[in-house]
Amino acid sequence: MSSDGASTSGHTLAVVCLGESMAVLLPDPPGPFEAVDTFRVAFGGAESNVACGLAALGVTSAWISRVGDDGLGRRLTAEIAARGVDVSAVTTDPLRRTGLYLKETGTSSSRLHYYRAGSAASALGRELLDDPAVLQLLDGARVLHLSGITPALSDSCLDLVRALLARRRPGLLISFDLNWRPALWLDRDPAVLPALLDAADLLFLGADEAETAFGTGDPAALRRMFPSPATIVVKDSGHRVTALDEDGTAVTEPALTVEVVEPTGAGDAFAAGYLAGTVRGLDQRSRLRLGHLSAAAALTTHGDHATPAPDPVINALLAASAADWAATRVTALGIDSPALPAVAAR
Ligand SMILES: Nc1ncnc2c1ncn2[C@@H]1O[C@H](COP(=O)(O)OP(=O)(O)OP(=O)(O)O)[C@@H](O)[C@H]1O
Ligand SMILES: O=C(O)C(=O)C[C@H](O)[C@H](O)CO
Repeated sequence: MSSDGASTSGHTLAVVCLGESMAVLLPDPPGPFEAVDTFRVAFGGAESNVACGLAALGVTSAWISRVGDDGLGRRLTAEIAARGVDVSAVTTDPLRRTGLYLKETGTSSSRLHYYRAGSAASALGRELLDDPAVLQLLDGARVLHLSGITPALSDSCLDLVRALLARRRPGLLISFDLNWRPALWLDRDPAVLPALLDAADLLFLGADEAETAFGTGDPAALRRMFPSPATIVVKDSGHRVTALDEDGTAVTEPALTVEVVEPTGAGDAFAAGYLAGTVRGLDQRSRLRLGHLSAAAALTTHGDHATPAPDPVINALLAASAADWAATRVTALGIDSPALPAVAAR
């Protein structure tokens, strides 16, 4: 796949992602905290994960946020930049720390323990839109990607999200992933969320999280609940994803068969793949397939970040028949598919 950026779109950048990233401590080796002696340091954050996933797919991306004036903030910013993401509008708060979370890993699920209250990013607010570096990125981008994590962080973050949705301009697609995080809403009111989601152009919802947050995971019911976005994408984890357009068209694509190593970040990787397909002008089915392929790579690695399959493998699978797609199997070792001449290394 060719790289997408100024040369093909006329924009300076394809996708801008805005939200908090944190240092992550991962038990090494993986296991419950009762037994852990050593933690490995990594970084994570839904929106920067999407930016990194896009860069890995050759799509120009930027991440906007704030970190503390501390080693973890400098390190995570440098690591995100090293993945090819523009961090020119990431600022440092001299008074507040970079957020942190611990990830307790299991074989099929992981639990995140947040230490982020009062973090540098949680103090972001609408004054961010006075920063010329931020405006330059927002005005040059084709897509702005946000998530439901940011309005959960603080009133000022909620206000920032409202301001971003209000300053929309023609030609900018606003993408919003629900990213339902109940632990962040314990002392806040999630009733603010539906209006934010309905103000987006492209909405990503997990069926399970939508069921918890809004009482239904049914794609048609969610389409009725959120009538304004041009497209809503409803992910039913390992089963299928359905994209419903405003003209009533619905396209469903089954998930790949994946031997899951660690699930965190699969939703972000899916969004990155789908957005990459969107900026490349792929049809709906191919966008969904690129989302599934990107998610499968994240599911078969530890940590939130994964290397996507090589371009020829991705292209062959985007073009595969429904039967070959259904027979494709992804493990940590590679991709086995009748659409490929041999098992492709991951
Ligand atoms: N068991 C599975 N087998 C195959 N694919 C899966 C499986 N679980 C998830 N996926 C893929 O990952 C995508 C995202 O899954 P899901 O919505 O459950 O993630 P999420 O909970 O949003 O993740 P996170 O918020 O941690 O990034 C799915 O649409 C699918 O492509
Ligand atoms: O949960 C959050 O707030 C995060 O951003 C941490 C993880 O990186 C994220 O949940 C993965 O989607």
